[in-house]
Amino acid sequence: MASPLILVNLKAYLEGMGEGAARIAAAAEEVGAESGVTIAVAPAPTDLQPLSARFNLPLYAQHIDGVSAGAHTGHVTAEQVRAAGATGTLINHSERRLTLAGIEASVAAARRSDLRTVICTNNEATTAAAAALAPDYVAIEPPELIGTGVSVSKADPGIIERSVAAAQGVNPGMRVLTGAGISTGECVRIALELGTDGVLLASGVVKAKDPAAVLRDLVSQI
Ligand SMILES: O=C(CO)COP(=O)(O)O
Repeated sequence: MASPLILVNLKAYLEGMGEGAARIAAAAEEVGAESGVTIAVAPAPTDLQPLSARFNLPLYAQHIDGVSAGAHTGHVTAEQVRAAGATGTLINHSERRLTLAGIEASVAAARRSDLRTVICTNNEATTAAAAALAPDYVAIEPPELIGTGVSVSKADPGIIERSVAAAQGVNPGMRVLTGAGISTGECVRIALELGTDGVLLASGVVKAKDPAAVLRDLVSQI
């Protein structure tokens, strides 16, 4: 049984940039090592290489464009983030939405660079559609709960259960994450009991005075 995944998205928060990103990566590396739970961090693109050079933990890009290396000014390519130390990428986060064709192109680009893929979705229908593209994970995050501190595990457990069923109905064994307002070990326990393989979160860790303490609580009921 693979370890559940706790994926901390630093977004574009000032608290999650530069030394703030390093502080969170250090905490994730420490708590991951002591607990045996896989804790990954998705920093800003500019922080991938500095974190990869200093810490030993899985790093995810927050987005990649569905293009290969070449004349693509301003794009974020799979090759760039892989070279900077990423081993995976979010795709279609609610704050960086893509078209269906764009999602497919980004998944294909990620595969060409051996990046693990997490397609973010907002309901059962988009979760089923994402599962058809066979990413490594789909991540169900109701946009209305993102950043509110109201945990999807408690506020809407039904969407988690229905999304797990929708994903695995299309692609048996599809691994599912859930996110929005996740901040405690209880939220994680409920998410796992509802059939997910882990959680995707941001503000509960990025805005915490003590990120390591929050991460220890997150893994405490696994
Ligand atoms: O968007 C999210 C993770 O990618 C969820 O954000 P919050 O954890 O801040 O609700």
